[in-house]
Amino acid sequence: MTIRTGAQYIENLRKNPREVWLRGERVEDVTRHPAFKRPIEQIARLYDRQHDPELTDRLTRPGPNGPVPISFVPPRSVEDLRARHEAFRIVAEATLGLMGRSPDFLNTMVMAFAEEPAVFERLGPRYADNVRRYFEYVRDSDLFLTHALITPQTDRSRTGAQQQDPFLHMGVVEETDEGLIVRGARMLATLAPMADEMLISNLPGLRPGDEKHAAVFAVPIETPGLRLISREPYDDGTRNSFDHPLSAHFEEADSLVVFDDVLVPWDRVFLHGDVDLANALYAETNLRQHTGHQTGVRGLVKMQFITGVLMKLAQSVKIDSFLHVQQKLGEAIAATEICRALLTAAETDYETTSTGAVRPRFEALQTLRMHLSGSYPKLAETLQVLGAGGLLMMPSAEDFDSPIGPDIAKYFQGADSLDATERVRLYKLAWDLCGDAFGQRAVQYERYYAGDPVRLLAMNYLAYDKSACFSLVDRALGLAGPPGDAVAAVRAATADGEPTGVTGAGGRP
Ligand SMILES: Cc1cc2nc3c(=O)[nH]c(=O)nc-3n(C[C@H](O)[C@H](O)[C@H](O)COP(=O)(O)OP(=O)(O)OC[C@H]3O[C@@H](n4cnc5c(N)ncnc54)[C@H](O)[C@@H]3O)c2cc1C
Repeated sequence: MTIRTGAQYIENLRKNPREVWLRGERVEDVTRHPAFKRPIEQIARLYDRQHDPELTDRLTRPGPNGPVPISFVPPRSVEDLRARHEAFRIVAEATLGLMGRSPDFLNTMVMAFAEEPAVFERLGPRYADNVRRYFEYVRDSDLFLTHALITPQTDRSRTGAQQQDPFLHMGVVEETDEGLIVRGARMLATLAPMADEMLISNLPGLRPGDEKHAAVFAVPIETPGLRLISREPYDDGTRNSFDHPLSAHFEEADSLVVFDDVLVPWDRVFLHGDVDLANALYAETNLRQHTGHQTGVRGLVKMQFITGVLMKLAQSVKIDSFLHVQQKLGEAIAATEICRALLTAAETDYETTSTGAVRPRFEALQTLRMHLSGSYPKLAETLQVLGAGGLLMMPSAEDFDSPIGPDIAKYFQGADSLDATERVRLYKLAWDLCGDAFGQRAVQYERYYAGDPVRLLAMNYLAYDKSACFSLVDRALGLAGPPGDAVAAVRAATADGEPTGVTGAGGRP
């Protein structure tokens, strides 16, 4: 098997029925269900793009049995990093940056795992072998992975082991000859109903006592006992693409994942029972760099998109003639350009690993993650502010061809006789992006996709190499000298009648 087509991806979903629940009902076939059909088609298009003669050289590289997606290929030079950036950009632009968990995202994660076998070997050579074989399997089968890191929000003041039921948060109940038996839930796996495989790992933060919860493994979505409880869809398949241009195409179903005593075969286990190693994985494989590269490029595309909508909306009714609106648009452009600059910095200041592989610079990518979590929600709010009442006061697609059509054409025009259809189309797009439930999820996604921004920023403080900042402060502190000497120096200078350089409180020397 080599790169798949969209039809092959859909056929694989159809052939492998999974346990998906939506609104209290079991979904028989996700490929035919109206809530999942359109997003599946979007993912299928991404697979088809790999076969597009215009794009194939940019999206794929030769593999052992034929071309493989470039996201699986470990970078060895800055040129490789730029080529990966270009491939991530092509994928992200196809979904306007709105499908955060496109297949290339987790491809980078398994590639990062496979690049650092020594980390998994600490538990035993078979775990490193499992990682390598799994990586080759998903790469050569071009599979689509989802992942679930987060535990349900039952009681955040307690660890997984301290919850009332020790297997409410997913954990290993038993080790058997065949593998691990896993029970409990993980809170969130985006696009899980339409993925091929579920990758489980931990966010750093496990504590001693959490050994049963320290587990990294992968299973097919259709594994018996694996249950997906999908959230209420924003588009149930009935929305038209004039009134809801984004949600009618890019809905990303999120699911709670329940493991009902799921058997994870030993060859699919990459780590278990070791809290320290599970906590170390994020930093000690190159996963945080490689995933951050993909999410950063995708984030840049989404920022460009919302900035474009902001500017077009402002122009459509000429509010861009006002100074404060220009200032807001200038801020949006600056926030977007910061993303681009951070990506350039991450790629240009790349780091070389002990194995000779390269990875984008972590500090720049981490800054980008934190920047996106604050700046995207701010731009969505700016869109609400600039769109104001107009965002709500738009007619429906049906109104245009109805007896009130002439009213619509007249009263919904924009500046310079902008046609009502064009203006309404633009405002509908803006509302989907910043107001509708779909848009609110898109905001929540940027705020949280990389983890809790509060703890990310705190970790940034704790882990930062502070030496350059501190050496400047130390030089400044050294200027002061011992207090007695400083006072004596001023007294001596004053007694000599020389200027002291002090001009009073707050004065400048
Ligand atoms: C749209 C969307 C899609 C997502 N997709 C995925 C996915 O595909 N796979 C996946 O694994 N995850 C996914 N996530 C989950 C994401 O990783 C988490 O939302 C994120 O890590 C925050 O965790 P939480 O939601 O459990 O919030 P919590 O950790 O419960 O935090 C809630 C609030 O409490 C505070 N808080 C809680 N605990 C602490 C603490 N110990 N110290 C300080 N403050 C604390 C936080 O600051 C925050 O304000 C997705 C999230 C969203 C919103």
